[in-house]
Amino acid sequence: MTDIILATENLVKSYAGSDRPAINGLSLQVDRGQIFGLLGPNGAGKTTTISILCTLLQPSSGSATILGHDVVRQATEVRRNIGLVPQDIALYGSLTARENLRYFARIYKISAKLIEERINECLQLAELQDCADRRVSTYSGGMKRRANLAAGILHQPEILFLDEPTVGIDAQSRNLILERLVELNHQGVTLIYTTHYMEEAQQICDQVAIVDGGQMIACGHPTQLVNDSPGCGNLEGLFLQLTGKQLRDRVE
Ligand SMILES: Nc1ncnc2c1ncn2[C@@H]1O[C@H](COP(=O)(O)OP(=O)(O)OP(=O)(O)O)[C@@H](O)[C@H]1O
Repeated sequence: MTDIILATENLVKSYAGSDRPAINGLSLQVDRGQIFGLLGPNGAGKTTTISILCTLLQPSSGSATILGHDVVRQATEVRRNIGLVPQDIALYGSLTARENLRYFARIYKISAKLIEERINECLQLAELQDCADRRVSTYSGGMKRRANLAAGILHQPEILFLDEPTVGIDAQSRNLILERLVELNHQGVTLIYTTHYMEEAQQICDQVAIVDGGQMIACGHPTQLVNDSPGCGNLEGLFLQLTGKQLRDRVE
């Protein structure tokens, strides 16, 4: 029997002043223990969806629940169980990684007895223990992304949201982050993550949803989706087949 940990039903979000919804009737289900990839071209609605699920934005209509808690009415319960690794680095550059993590540990209300132990575990996971006392502003892009991950998992969330956690970094940091995500998943953490790297999604996801224009256009196991669409070869081929080759970054 499957255990649904996250569900959205007909989710819609319209930003004020925008002539079309950023998400438009999105219904998703994520099972406990999955690595779920939310894929889509620029502007498809991925960050908006994650922001609603993390209780940072309110939907215009529809509903979303996490562990049975409604993300609008029971936002406090939802926040207790989730972690977020946002697309923009959410760290103070003038503080060291250790100081940043101490700051987040207090926000998460981690007990004083456990704080240093937990910080050391997260620094080690991100392979930052040797530079933990350097200011984050001196870090490379890959180190900043790894520190961002450490901050998102400090409080041991059951569900971890990651918005493009490997964007713009070298192959070594990317590989380390992916390995760590798979390890966290093996320890029982459900992962919901966005990426533009299709080979990465094909490598680690149990399920992917491809969205475009705020609507779901395909959902399933990546290999199954590829096998069901002869001629596309891999997930990137399927993605281009479904979303088209027209550029999405033109100014409207
Ligand atoms: N605060 C906002 N106000 C108005 N429109 C917004 C706002 N945030 C996002 N949008 C619009 O909503 C749509 C979906 O944006 P969103 O950032 O969710 O897409 P995305 O799939 O995460 O894109 P990307 O891959 O570029 O990060 C886009 O058309 C975007 O311009």
